[in-house]
Amino acid sequence: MSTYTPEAADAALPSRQAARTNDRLGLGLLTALVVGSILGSGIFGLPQNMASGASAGAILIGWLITGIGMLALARVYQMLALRKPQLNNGIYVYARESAGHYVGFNSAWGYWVSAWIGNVGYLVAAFGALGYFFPSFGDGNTAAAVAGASIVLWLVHFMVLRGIRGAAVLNAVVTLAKVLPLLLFIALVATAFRLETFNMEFWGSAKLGSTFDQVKSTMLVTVWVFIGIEGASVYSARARRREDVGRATVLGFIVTLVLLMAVSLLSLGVLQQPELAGLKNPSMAGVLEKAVGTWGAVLIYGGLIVSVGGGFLAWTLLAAESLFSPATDGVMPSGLARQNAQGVPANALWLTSAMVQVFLLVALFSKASYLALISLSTAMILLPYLFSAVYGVMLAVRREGAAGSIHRSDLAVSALAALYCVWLLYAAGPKYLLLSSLLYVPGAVLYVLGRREQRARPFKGFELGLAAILLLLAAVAAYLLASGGLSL
Ligand SMILES: NC(=[NH2+])NCCC[C@H](N)C(=O)O
Repeated sequence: MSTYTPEAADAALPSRQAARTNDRLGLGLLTALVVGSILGSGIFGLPQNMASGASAGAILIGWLITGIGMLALARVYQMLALRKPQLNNGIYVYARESAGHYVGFNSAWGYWVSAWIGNVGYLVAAFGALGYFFPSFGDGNTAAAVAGASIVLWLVHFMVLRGIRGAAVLNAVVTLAKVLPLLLFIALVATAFRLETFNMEFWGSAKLGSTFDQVKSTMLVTVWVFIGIEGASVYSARARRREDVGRATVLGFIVTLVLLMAVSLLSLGVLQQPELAGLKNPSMAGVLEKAVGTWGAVLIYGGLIVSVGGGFLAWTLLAAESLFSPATDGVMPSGLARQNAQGVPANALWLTSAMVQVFLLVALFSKASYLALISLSTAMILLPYLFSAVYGVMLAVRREGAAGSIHRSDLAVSALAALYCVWLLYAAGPKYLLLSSLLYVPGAVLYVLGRREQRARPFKGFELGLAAILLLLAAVAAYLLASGGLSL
């Protein structure tokens, strides 16, 4: 078992091999990659999701906070890509560098769980959209939908197993295909926009609660729609120029922010908040139907299915990759780093697909909705994001890799990003944090197995305390789930 070095990972990963033999990714393709992983299903449900607990005024504040916070996070990934060019697959490595193996493990684990739970959400969303044409699929979590989703899952699984290269190019094509209906939506809805509708009950009726609570209610949704912002950083080893990783991240952020804000805000001028809140998802369909008639809804359903199809493939690869680096670094069993003849991390892929299958069944039996799944996926990624920001703060404080005055802006940006992540943990609320602790704890088994292989003591010092706290939270969550005090 070798220890993790970027070179070893470079040599081992098929995508990276391809990156050295073929052309590496330039700015355009990298940006398409970021935009492609950010735009999945989220934007299609945005009008309803944002309006479900907030009025126009609160939604505007929500976007302001999100814009600043996500920009800070994007800048952290940009900065880390420049300051630490030798570290690839940041999500795992940045956390390990800031707080040791167990935290690094949990960051990778959390990212992995978030990736595949999100994929369960994608399948539910896609079949929910098909439900418009075939009623037996309902909201995407009926028996027929879960059966259909399972077939899609294993088709993609075996396709990837046979070696899917050029995922970035494919992603770029799909990205173009998904941006077009979005632009059309924006143009059409802009012409149907009425300022009186937008301004009506600008701060919301008493039923929605205080502005603060309204703003808070939008936070998890805005994070979900931005997940993928770290995409260029995960693929950093494939970039032609190191600076492009950061540029693509910030560029991708700007493009998607404009699209997301336009979709959510323009909708508020077509339907009033309570009407939006009552729409079925993907709510972009309901909005466009109101603006132009039935064909608008059909366009959006089609767009969603294309978008989610591309997203499902991209996130399957990301999920497998996020187990791979930690497995080569001895914090997960080395078996998870095993690659098949086509250079695909096959065991990691099997584990990922198996979990998607299990959770499709969980969604069926617990009637877990799309919204519950993406909330869980979002809650799981907050820790990995936080530790990337924390690592940024640490580098800036130690003045590593930066000279003189530069580190002060590094510090400001990373501190802002960290603050934003802490605020998100608060805004997520106890329910999803408890549920996510339940998903973090089982990871310890893989971690201990991985450390055993290395003959290393798994928990040292504060790691023991951390594991104990997680276990305690998970026990509380399990108890509440069993007693009905908590549900998906
Ligand atoms: N399968 C996933 N984990 N997807 C996460 C990315 C979510 C993406 N931002 C979206 O709006 O759809």
